Amino acid sequence: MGHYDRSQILPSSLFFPKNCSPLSATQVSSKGFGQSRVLGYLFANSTIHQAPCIVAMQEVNTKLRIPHVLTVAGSDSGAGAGIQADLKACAARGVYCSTVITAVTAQNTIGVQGVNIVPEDFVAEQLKSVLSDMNVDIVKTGMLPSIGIVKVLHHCLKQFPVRGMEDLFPMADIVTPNLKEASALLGGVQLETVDDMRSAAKSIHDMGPRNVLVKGGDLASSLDAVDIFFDGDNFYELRSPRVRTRNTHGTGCTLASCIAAELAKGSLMLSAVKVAKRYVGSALDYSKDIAIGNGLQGPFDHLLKLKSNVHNSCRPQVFDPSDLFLYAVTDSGMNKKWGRSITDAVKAAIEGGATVVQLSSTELPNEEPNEERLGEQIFEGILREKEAETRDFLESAKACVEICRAYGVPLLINDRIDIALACDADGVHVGQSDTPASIARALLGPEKIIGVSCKTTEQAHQAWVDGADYIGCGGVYSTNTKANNITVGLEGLKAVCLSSKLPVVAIGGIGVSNARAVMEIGVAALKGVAVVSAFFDRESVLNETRKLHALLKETTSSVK
Ligand SMILES: Nc1ncnc2c1ncn2[C@@H]1O[C@H](COP(=O)(O)OP(=O)(O)OP(=O)(O)O)[C@@H](O)[C@H]1O
Ligand SMILES: Cc1ncc(CO)c(N)n1
Ligand SMILES: [Mg+2]
Repeated sequence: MGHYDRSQILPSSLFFPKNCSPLSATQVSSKGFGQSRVLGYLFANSTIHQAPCIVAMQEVNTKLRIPHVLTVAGSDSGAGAGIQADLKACAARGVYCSTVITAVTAQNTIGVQGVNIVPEDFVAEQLKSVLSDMNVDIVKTGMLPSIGIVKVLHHCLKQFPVRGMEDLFPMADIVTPNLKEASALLGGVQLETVDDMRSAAKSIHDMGPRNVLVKGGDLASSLDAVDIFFDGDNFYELRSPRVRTRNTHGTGCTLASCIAAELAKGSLMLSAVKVAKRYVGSALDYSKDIAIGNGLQGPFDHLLKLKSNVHNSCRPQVFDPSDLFLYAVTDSGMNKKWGRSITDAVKAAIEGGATVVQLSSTELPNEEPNEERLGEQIFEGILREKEAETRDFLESAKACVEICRAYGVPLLINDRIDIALACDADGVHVGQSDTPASIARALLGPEKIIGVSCKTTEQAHQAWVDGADYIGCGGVYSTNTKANNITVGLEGLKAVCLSSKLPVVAIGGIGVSNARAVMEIGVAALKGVAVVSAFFDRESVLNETRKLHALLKETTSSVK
């Protein structure tokens, strides 16, 4: 089986300006680019293929229009580069990506084991399918495996026959060669320093593209990742720290797709390039330690999910309503009063049987803790923790996440979506006056747990519509009731439970004396009780949690 040098299929990239006329291209011979040489391009969309009716639809639907990049590239079976990188980069950057496949490669982290070129007429057919129907903003090309395919592409886009790829240069918005490609374009000159890259950028600019980015990912002599951007007037030295990782396969495809995505959104060229470079740097950093394949160069994670320092970020995150069984809501005022740290409190509650923990660093400097009011605060978002320093809260939250994860118990953060994101908690609980659950869902993504405080059936319905996972209903009991606090009582709880499509946890003045009565309302949606002071305003959190856990076990088995 033949082996292919990956450097021979590294794409350089061009954009064509949106309104360029194909007839402005000058014909240049394709000298130097044989069949085996593969270059890539980024073209701006030519609207000449858009039928008038499609243009009209575009106008009608402007609000719903998503920027669209068409990539014309090769498939990488290892999915680190090529079509697969382009799709992921565009998805990560919020842009739609359609795909015309020019070649199928057998490729992994070791190298390229085989290339199967798609027949020219079938490349043409794919191009026609996409361009005749979809509203493409930018055409980006990667692996173009033969002059024949370049011709087909050019013909399809411009109905303009060409001899070789240099025809495209004068029409290009940007060319993004790496060091080897820049060297090949300039007849094999050595490129070893940043100064060499500047000269190369200038010489390539003379070949016609409006902008040139010479990429220095492979510049061995530099500690930074340096790219040279030249717009014909000014040079910009774009530097970022070089990420020490083996996972750099596909940086070129990704960078080009990200530039295309930003351009499709309407960015100016230099901003698009800067955003793209920063995106590639972050993606490399996030996935610097992932291990895919046994070869020398691995792929990276485009979606910035596989943070190297979060060991369990791949754990399944499915909300289990039975986690509401014994819901512990911490309170820092109470913990302070009893001289325990938040982490000790959380650990004790879990060891005693808590099945979920909600972190609420409420400070109660001048008042006695008041269970019912606390419940209201906790679920209504009138939160003392807002007074606590955000940094302190984040530190506590991180420490608690670690503990909860070790025990396999979900940790929710009260109200603070920013903290939940920063410490990678399992979710948040929001009150009626906090950030709406629908927005929390949009910010946190589909898998995080979201709970909402509800007193009424209408609120419970809205929580369901908004994409919440559970509701907290209360205060069930009044304790030292304050003027504005409405308690729902067992009747209110029952009404909410009967109407709710979401599982319910009851809160407010619940402890060993009344937990049985709460659970005995016997409505399927009620999954458990949430407790604050019956755990944390006691000397032994462990003992109190154990007691209530045992009692609930007994109660639920007799209810069933
Ligand atoms: N280790 C790294 N850390 C940070 N940035 C990097 C690193 N390696 C490459 N880059 C950046 O990634 C982008 C792509 O550059 P590179 O020279 O790797 O392109 P390429 O060789 O065409 O990519 P590929 O080999 O994936 O086809 C550039 O902006 C470069 O600075
Ligand atoms: C299919 C394909 N396109 C581009 C590259 C460049 O990284 C590659 N390795 N494979
Ligand atoms: Mg490279």
